[in-house]
Amino acid sequence: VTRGDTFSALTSVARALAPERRLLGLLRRYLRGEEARLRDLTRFYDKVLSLHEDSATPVSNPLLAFTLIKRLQSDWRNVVHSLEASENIRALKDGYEKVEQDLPAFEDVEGAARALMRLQDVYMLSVKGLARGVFQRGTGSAVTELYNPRRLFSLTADDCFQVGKVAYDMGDYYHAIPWLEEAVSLFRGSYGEWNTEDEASLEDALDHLAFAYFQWPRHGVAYDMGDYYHAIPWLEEAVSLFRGSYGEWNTEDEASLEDALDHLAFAYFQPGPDNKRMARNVLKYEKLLAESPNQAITEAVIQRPNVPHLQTRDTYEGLCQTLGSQPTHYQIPSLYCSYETNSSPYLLLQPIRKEVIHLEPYVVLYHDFVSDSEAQKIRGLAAPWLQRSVVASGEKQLPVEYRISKSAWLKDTADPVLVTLDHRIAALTGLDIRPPHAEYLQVVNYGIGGHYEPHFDHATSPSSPLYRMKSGNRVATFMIYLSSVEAGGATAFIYANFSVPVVKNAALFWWNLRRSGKGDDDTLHAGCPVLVGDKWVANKWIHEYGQEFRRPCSSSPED
Ligand SMILES: O=C(O)CCC(=O)C(=O)O
Ligand SMILES: [Fe+2]
Repeated sequence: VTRGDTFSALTSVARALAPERRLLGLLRRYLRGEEARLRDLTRFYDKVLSLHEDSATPVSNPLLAFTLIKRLQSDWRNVVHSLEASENIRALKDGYEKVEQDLPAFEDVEGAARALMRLQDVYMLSVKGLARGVFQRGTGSAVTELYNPRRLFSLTADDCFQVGKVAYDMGDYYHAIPWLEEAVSLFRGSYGEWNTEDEASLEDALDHLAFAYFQWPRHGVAYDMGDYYHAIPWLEEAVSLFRGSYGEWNTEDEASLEDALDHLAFAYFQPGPDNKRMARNVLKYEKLLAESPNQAITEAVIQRPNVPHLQTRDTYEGLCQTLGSQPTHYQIPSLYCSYETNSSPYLLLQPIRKEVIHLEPYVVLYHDFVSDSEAQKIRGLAAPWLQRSVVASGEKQLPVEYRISKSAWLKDTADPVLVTLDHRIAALTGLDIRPPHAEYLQVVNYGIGGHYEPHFDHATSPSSPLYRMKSGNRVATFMIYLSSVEAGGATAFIYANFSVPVVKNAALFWWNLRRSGKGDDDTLHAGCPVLVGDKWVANKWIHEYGQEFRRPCSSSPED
């Protein structure tokens, strides 16, 4: 694993447990050492104290007199100048330095924080809920539990601050605000306590929050209230109430959410000029005002920033939120289940349960296409070779935020199980998948909130690297689910408007091209973010050449 790329596959995340175990060992040794040292100091303290507490004159006894002199001349010096404490801390630091190169980098914190925000968006999770360790959608009475963790694991104020800070540093105040608000509320709850591991405090969180609020489109309100200390909690409450009924407007109301946020932002800036950071931010604030004096309200709605490459986002997210369950589809008779033999002698012996999921585009799910042990074997073969997944961008291949996973290509020669698998795919689809008519098997492991936003598997540009194989475009996709997940990670077909849940050991098949060879736009699909779990899939992409007699082409674009 290269540093900074831990978050993009769950196997890499799991590997980060090892250095933490080493750090735990180091800290335990340090604590043992310090406990022994303190025990010894306490013994010395108690011994001397008891001599002083003795009622008899301590110096009349020459033995006692001697030890008093000796203690003051040497014992105390030895105690005070003891090197034990620094030796203990030295050992801890040396040990840490040895582990350091194996630790995640800041890019990992960023990647993991972005993942939390992605889950928050796609599954409409409440940040408050996430901080408490529950995965629920919506607020108030309309709460849906998307996943029930067996053990509740909550976040600290500093955890929330760091998530908010990642967004803040990217200028993403939409996400920064709720996470910083959560940090503020948690820091408030434990005010006065300090944890060694924390990077931030209540003041830091308020400071960032104030600036983030200020960045939102705002009314140019001249605001004079005086008592900011008391104004803040009331304004915060108003903000939270306005948020709860956002979009509704009461005629009798004088103010709106924007007003409350605006006043709050200003109020936050007022406390003590003794806070240097705060003072610096006030300067920044004044400078911004000077640069755009008439920054009047343009758009007063708190909106998620638009992601240009994802116009279909609402449909996509809706399909992800169903977690792949399609209650209606069992009512359509043309969608059926059967045992597929495809008149292959191979499959006659071991037919595979086929579920037709959709007709146009034609998408089928083959249940129990692989066994548990085959799936495990394939994951194991790929694990050492996993690298950050890339996507074709012009002629290049690049890692991108919209595809978070690691993948590896497995040749048939890597293991006999892959040969068996190819035979099974060929028998089931009736297609020629011997190289170069199909690509090697691509094994994918998703990361924290790992996903693959809507895309086509086939090339949509003639310069695509996919054509390097000289065997045409990707005519079909055969995708095997090599694991289950606890929640999320469904495969969503955006225009066709359905999603398939992760069914362990099943394989999903669809045609990417129409018979004319033209790309089928209705195959636009995505891997939804994994909410909880370790998702693995394997792709076998089958190319046009070699299938001429197996899937005859047609000149009609409709076919
Ligand atoms: O993981 C999924 O559900 C979809 C993956 C996918 O579309 C791909 O790898 O091309
Ligand atoms: Fe795909």
